[in-house]
Amino acid sequence: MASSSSSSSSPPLHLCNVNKLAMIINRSHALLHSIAIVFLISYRASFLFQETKNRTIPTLPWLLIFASELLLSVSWLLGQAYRWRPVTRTVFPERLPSDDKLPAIDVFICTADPDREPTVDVMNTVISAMALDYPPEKLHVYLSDDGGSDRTLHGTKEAWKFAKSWLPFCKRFDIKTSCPEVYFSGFEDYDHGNFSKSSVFEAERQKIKEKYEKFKERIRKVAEEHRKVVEAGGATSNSRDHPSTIQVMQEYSNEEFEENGEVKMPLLVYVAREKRPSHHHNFKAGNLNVLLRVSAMISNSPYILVLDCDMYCNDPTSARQAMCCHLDPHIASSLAYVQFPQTFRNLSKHDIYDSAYRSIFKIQFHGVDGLRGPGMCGTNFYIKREALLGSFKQEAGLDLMELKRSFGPSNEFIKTLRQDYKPSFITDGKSSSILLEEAKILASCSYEDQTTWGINVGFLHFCVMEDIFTSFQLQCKGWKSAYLNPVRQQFLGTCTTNLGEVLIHGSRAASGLTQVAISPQFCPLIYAPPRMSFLQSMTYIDMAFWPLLYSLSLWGFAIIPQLCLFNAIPLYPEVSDPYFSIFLFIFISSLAKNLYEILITGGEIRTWINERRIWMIQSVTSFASGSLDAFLNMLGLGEASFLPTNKVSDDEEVKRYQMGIFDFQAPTMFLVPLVTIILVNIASFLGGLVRIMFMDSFGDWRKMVGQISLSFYILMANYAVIEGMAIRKDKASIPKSVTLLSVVFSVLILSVGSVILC
Ligand SMILES: O=c1ccn([C@@H]2O[C@H](COP(=O)(O)OP(=O)(O)O[C@H]3O[C@H](CO)[C@@H](O)[C@H](O)[C@H]3O)[C@@H](O)[C@H]2O)c(=O)[nH]1
Ligand SMILES: [Mn+2]
Repeated sequence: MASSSSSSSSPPLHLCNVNKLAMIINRSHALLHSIAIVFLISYRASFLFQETKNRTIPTLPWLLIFASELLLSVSWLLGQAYRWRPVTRTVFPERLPSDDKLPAIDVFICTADPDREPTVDVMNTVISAMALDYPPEKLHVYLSDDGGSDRTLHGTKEAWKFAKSWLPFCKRFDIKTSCPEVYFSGFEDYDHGNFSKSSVFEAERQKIKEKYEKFKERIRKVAEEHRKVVEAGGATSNSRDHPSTIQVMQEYSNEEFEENGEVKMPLLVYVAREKRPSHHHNFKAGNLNVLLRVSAMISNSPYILVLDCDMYCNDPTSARQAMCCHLDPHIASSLAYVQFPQTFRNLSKHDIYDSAYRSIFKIQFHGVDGLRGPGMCGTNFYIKREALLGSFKQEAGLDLMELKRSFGPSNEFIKTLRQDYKPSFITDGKSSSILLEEAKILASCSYEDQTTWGINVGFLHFCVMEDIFTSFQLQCKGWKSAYLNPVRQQFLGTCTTNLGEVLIHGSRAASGLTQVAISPQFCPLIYAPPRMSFLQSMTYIDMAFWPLLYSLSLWGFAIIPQLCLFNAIPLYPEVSDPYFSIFLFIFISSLAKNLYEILITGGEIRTWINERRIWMIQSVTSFASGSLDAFLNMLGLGEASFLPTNKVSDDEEVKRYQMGIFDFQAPTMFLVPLVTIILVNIASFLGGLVRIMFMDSFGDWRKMVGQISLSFYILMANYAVIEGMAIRKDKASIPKSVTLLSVVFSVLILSVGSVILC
């Protein structure tokens, strides 16, 4: 049962337990459900074998609904790979070797825009990373500022100064909540038992709290000055056109560092890569690749923790936990990264937008961890530098020209790839200025020209979902990964709290994934099976195709049966027909399995209702538009974009999210299809009812029960949309203009659709 059994000499650093009960339940359910699907397929297909003249129902709608059912079934089938062998890992950090034997870690934090990503929050992430429970001389924190903003540089210096008081305070009083903002916000319990009542502690706490307030004040002042300059039309730093800047914060500490030998601080480095309008910067992947090169000059640690700027460390122990996997001799050699889940500090208990990605982190990742490990999710992972860059032994006599073609012209950088390379930056004052100069060259925008950075080396920028695509490639090369999901949340970020952002975000993901799905080169259908196990290939096929599968099938379910209901064409068997129970079984079985998974992972019935609803909404809006976008990009008619999500929230908006009220202040291009679908369903549902009650034109109402119920279910599940359209009058309800436009579209669909289909 345990994959890393204890060797005779030492107890294991980590255990991997298969969740047997879940495995049995999942497999039995999958068997039952697939039998029902086979019946469904035979029912649909048999119609097509009837002679055309005997068919009472037009063929086109039948084919379309059959296609929708097939697509959704395929998606269900692919999803079973995640449920085949779920595992949970346990780690034993107390069994790690002593501190002097631990490997060094570089922390990479990316930020891109101080307007959308407030400096105080970014600095909280930086400070919490510096406070990780790890030997400080082996911890190096890099903040990469893609915006090249003076505000961020100033904030970094302030963060460094504040950290000099904060780190010793955390250490002395054993403070687990090492992110100052959260610690002082008072929501957190004081988790340092013995000290909580001592007066020394109280005095220290007060002192440090004042320092924190001053720190925030100084950052706010700079932001204020910046705003004034902008308002006066003055020039500020240009986020798209600036030279590279690298500043090592240790320089600012020397006096104090020497005077107080005890306060050892991790290195903090500010990096802003060069950006020019003439060069594509490849978004976050480009940003991370610059950090890979710059950090190689300075610390070149064998392990790297990647963090989004809003993901602070909520517990200082994650580094040691990750090392339990990376140093476990049973898995270490092929282990590329250890992924922690994304968790969020501002989640509402209603979470109407499923901002928690519950199913991914509570079900799917445990499932793929039982295969060969989860994909990366952009943040919260400890990755081995070697997995991204490779490494070689000196005697291997590799061709230098060959290496330069991959890694670019820097000899200094290529030296760092050697297994016996020893970084000299920190120990040797003389070499450090030369290395810093080299680092600036490595951060220039043209450094990657004519190299394979982003294509074969580092974080890959084939699509904006750099995380999934990079891990896909790593796993194709044979690397494995591990998933750690401890009880205490290790990292906490800010989730999106309004429908508009959620849809833009979903659309970006859908576009990136579909780009992989339809790429002739990397389509997982062809690319994955020869390179990985069957089940793991299934998970990658699912990941790339879900936007297409969901959007096509849900558009089908949302309008085809309705158009037919409107025109009195039955698409489902009569209630008395045994095949009716097959349809009913599939419907109930999938909903019930979903509910079961939610309940056993700590969710509630409300979670289930919310998740079903946002899934439907996203499928017909953002997933559809994102997939379409990918096709347009392929035809050269569009361009990928990665605008950082907004992490500044407006109070009213947060209140609505916390209360579980939909905020429909979203782009019209998303709202119109959604409202149109709802209107089509209302029209056909009412039309269908009226016909049944007043006209006997159906002959037999029992033939229409399936369609009427489907429309009823869609309307009930999406009552929030109806409410937003017809009942609510507040600022965040659906604008009248959207409703009007949607009326036009729904009339068009009903009339044109009826002509074509029936
Ligand atoms: O040109 C860019 C754009 C973004 N970022 C940074 O990338 C991170 C993620 O951006 P965000 O806007 O928060 O995107 P999300 O959609 O929340 O990101 C999710 O999806 C991304 C794409 O798959 C992953 O990279 C992220 O880790 C994952 O949290 C942030 O720290 C940004 O500052 C850059 O460094 N450069
Ligand atoms: Mn984010």
